[in-house]
Amino acid sequence: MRFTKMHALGNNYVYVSTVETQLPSLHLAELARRVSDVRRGVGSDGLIVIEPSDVADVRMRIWNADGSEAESCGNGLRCVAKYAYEHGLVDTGVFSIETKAGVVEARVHIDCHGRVPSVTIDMGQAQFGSSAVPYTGRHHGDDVPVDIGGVDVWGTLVSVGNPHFVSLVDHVDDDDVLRIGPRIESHPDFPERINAEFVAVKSVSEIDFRVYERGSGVTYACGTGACASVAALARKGMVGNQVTVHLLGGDLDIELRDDGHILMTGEAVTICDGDYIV
Ligand SMILES: N[C@@H](CCC[C@H](N)C(=O)O)C(=O)O
Repeated sequence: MRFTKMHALGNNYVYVSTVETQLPSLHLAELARRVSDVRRGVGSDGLIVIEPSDVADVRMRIWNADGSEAESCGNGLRCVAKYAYEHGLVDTGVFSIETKAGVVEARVHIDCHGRVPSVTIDMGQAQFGSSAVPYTGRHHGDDVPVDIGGVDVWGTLVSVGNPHFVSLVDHVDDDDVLRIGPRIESHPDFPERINAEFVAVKSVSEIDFRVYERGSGVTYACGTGACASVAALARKGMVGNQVTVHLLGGDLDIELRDDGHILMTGEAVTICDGDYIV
């Protein structure tokens, strides 16, 4: 199976385009687990398949490293857009990508060599609160507590296609992410698990961000998580409508348009191409 490994701010996936290669006759969840394995596979945060779409210019499907399929992936969308443009799957710089959560619009930024170093994705509008994400707890509203070892950890529930629990902290702490992140991700109140974000506001236009991703654990960056966090903080009046998000792997620029659409701009990088022997 021909693949391309790409990353965006260090959030790396194995990308397979069914336009250019055949998928093995293996369950794709199993394939995702195998290619993601850092010792016996390629090593990645998951698997992304690029396919033709009936409703958009291309279609993206994403599996986390543990084989669970997610609805969307912000960093993945930027890499899919770069791949689609550079491989001639589309012939224009603005095009649509179908995800499990709906269709988004991509705008590639093209350098003087015809390559795409960065991409803007219109991620659509965020939805907030206990009815926006799979949640079986007894609280209502945007913010809910989850009981972690007898202590209530509060977070804002946000959907940007996939589910997020955004916790406000004084400063981001990688040990806390590792200690609390997995317990939020797999908390019984979230029957489909959840992505756990920890965010600290530095100013109205800058936040620090860490994530424990559903199905992949600590990653260097989460595009949907960054969008969800800025949307949640803007709703509370804590940030404005142009925010730089500092992630472990680098920065993302998030703009909130007046109509509520979230525009995410950041890098997309090709690492290598290869053949995976199934
Ligand atoms: N890294 C991604 C999100 C990938 C999916 C997520 N782990 C989920 O299960 O919802 C991003 O950049 O958005």
